[in-house]
Amino acid sequence: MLDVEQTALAGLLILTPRRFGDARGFFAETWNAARFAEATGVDPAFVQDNHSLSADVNTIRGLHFQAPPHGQGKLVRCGRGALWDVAVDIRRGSPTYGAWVGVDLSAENGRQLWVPEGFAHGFVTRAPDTEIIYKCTGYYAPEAEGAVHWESVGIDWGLTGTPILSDKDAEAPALADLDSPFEWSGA
Ligand SMILES: Cc1cn([C@H]2C[C@H](O)[C@@H](COP(=O)(O)OP(=O)(O)O[C@H]3O[C@H](C)C(=O)[C@H](O)[C@H]3O)O2)c(=O)[nH]c1=O
Repeated sequence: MLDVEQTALAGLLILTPRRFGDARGFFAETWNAARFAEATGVDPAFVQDNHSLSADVNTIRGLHFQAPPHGQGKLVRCGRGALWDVAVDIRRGSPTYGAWVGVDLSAENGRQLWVPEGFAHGFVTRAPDTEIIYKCTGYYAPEAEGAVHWESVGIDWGLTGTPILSDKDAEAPALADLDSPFEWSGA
């Protein structure tokens, strides 16, 4: 019912809920706390759902995080269109600090990315009118927001044109200048 795929970064997981197809289309449980905990060993307490629409291809949102105690674990999926979702390990002391993983999420593939606290998160759209939907374990806390510049991590975003960014993201600090508020737990 819920396929789980490990990634190169400890704790970062790719999930694929089962889809029940029939002549009408499909049905899928996109969140089930008991199944998630059983399949991953993680039991996140989500408090906020987010939903954004990006009209154009090559729109980049990120790389963002919220500092503790307002850190957010995120369960991310694509409700319409397609995107390439990226998470960067910013846990000080982590053996994979600064490393990143990118995953294709689309309305068609139904895949999800579990991004624990301690990662900067962002995405680039691969289709027009792409909608991202994600559950968060922490409330929005603008005073705790942090960002890493999208070009400072060595990520190949696969852009097919000029990226579309917010001013905030265009002016984000480089990873090399980040004093990360996250500490690796050793797990
Ligand atoms: C994140 C957030 C934003 N807002 C308001 C604040 C702004 O007036 C407006 C747009 O916010 P922002 O430009 O930060 O939206 P994104 O660039 O999509 O930010 C998100 O992008 C990446 C992909 C993330 O993982 C984060 O969840 C989040 O940082 O929504 C809220 O009211 N609540 C919220 O939780």
